[in-house]
Amino acid sequence: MKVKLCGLTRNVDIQAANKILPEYIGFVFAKNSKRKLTFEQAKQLRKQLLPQIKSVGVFVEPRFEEIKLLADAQIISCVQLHGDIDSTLIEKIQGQGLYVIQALKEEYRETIADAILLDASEGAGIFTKWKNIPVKRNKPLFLAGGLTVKNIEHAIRDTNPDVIDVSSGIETNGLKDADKMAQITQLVHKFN
Ligand SMILES: O=C(O)c1ccccc1N[C@@H]1O[C@H](COP(=O)(O)O)[C@@H](O)[C@H]1O
Repeated sequence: MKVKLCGLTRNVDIQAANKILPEYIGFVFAKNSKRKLTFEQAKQLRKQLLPQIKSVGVFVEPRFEEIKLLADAQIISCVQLHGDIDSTLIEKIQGQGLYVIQALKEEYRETIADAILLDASEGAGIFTKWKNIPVKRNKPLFLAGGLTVKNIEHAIRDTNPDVIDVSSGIETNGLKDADKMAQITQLVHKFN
């Protein structure tokens, strides 16, 4: 099972990720997020990140041009889309060779994205117990929302996702905590 450590904002967070080796990290570009990065901040952070760790840009109802700029500068290779998203936008982003993860808030459904993310939290640390998730799925499932070291094992057994995605649960006083990042990554990798 894979891990996405989301909402990294500082050099020390990147240094921690380089030691812990999650498969994905997330850079948030959503307007009202306390974790929002500028283009320049994200560029500096990506430069320090090991090449094998994929960086996901997190957006709420973005403009295509914003994503293209970040992709052309090789700051992101995956795009996580929240909100009301048109299929045309997904196809256009995929046309740039980017991997698209579509966030769903209410219930599981098939979409044209490359992966589905179940997340009702949007970085607020809110846990949801999901129902009616098909056992057989034709694309990877990311699971997020209020996941912590205490509830992750239970959530994995309930939902059987392909990727665990966590942000608030690896923070202490609003900042990323390297010990929590390591603990959760080890826990998730135990399921491999
Ligand atoms: O992290 C944010 O601020 C954010 C803002 C807008 C949309 C999504 C956001 N984060 C995503 O939320 C989940 C994690 O939530 P939690 O904090 O662990 O409950 C993850 O998918 C982030 O990418």
